[in-house]
Amino acid sequence: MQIIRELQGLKPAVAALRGAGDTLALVPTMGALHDGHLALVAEARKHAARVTATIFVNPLQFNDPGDLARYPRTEEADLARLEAAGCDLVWLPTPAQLYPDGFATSISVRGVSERWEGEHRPGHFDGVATVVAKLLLAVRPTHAIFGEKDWQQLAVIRRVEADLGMGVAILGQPTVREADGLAMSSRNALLSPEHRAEAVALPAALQAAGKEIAAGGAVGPALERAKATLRAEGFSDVDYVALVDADSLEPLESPREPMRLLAAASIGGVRLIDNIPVTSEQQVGW
Ligand SMILES: Nc1ncnc2c1ncn2[C@@H]1O[C@H](COP(=O)(O)OP(=O)(O)OP(=O)(O)O)[C@@H](O)[C@H]1O
Ligand SMILES: CC(C)(CO)[C@@H](O)C(=O)[O-]
Ligand code: BAL
Repeated sequence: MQIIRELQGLKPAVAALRGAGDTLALVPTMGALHDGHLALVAEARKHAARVTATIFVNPLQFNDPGDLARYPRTEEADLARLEAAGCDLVWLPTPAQLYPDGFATSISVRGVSERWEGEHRPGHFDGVATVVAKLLLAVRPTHAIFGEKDWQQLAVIRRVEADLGMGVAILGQPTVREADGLAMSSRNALLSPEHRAEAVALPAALQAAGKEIAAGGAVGPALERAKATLRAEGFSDVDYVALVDADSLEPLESPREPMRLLAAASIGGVRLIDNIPVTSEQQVGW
């Protein structure tokens, strides 16, 4: 596996990898890799002859400086895991390479980015859209893979690609979960053992609300019950629990497919997000 740290090394390395027009998939990450990230690499390998990953903790998408400062960083272990997963090349840009002095461009996506994470993390999706466009334009992959755990992020990235036409197939990968149902996330490493045990209430509350709605229960009360359960189980701030149109991310007052239940809540000072699909003949699960 090639490790590229300098921008000028990237283009020749990618050109050599692609040889005579091979397909190339990009897996963008912020490091602190877990099995969810490795599932993205495995999926990438199914679609493309070559796989590149990036590790970059993007300062532009952090609205909270404390969140950026304590974001987990495990570079050595990350590189070993990417190599074992069959990644061909990893690029680790620095903020100065991606955002040199005078950098003044921001990609802002209307509509799909405005609610939920967009409302609770102002500027977050501008930072995501801008860095993803930069990574795609630098690597020029044929495919790029993102996790469904960040459902709204995936919708925002699909919009950017559709609007800017970068010629990249954007693929989504289902959420990989721990045995008890908690969605794998780099931020889980910041949870104390007690809060880690309590965090299972998040997927459990989504699952209970999904079952209720699928069985014909009223949406509003099901969402309120999920929020109350989260508070009772130790979550402090419950930013939202919402039933949304899976594509537009607009809230739904009554079920209409395709739909998704989204939630964001904090426990022990760690903010977690999760989401699940809801279908009418639901057996909600994973
Ligand atoms: N459990 C998971 N299953 C599938 N994909 C995931 C999972 N967790 C993260 N991803 C995807 O991996 C890519 C990189 O995500 P990132 O590096 O931010 O990790 P993360 O675990 O989401 O960290 P955090 O949520 O704490 O920022 C994103 O496309 C993200 O959606
Ligand atoms: C897509 C991404 C790598 C952009 O920084 C990040 O938001 C993430 O890891 O989900
Ligand atoms: N995994 C989404 C990136 C973020 O939380 O900033």
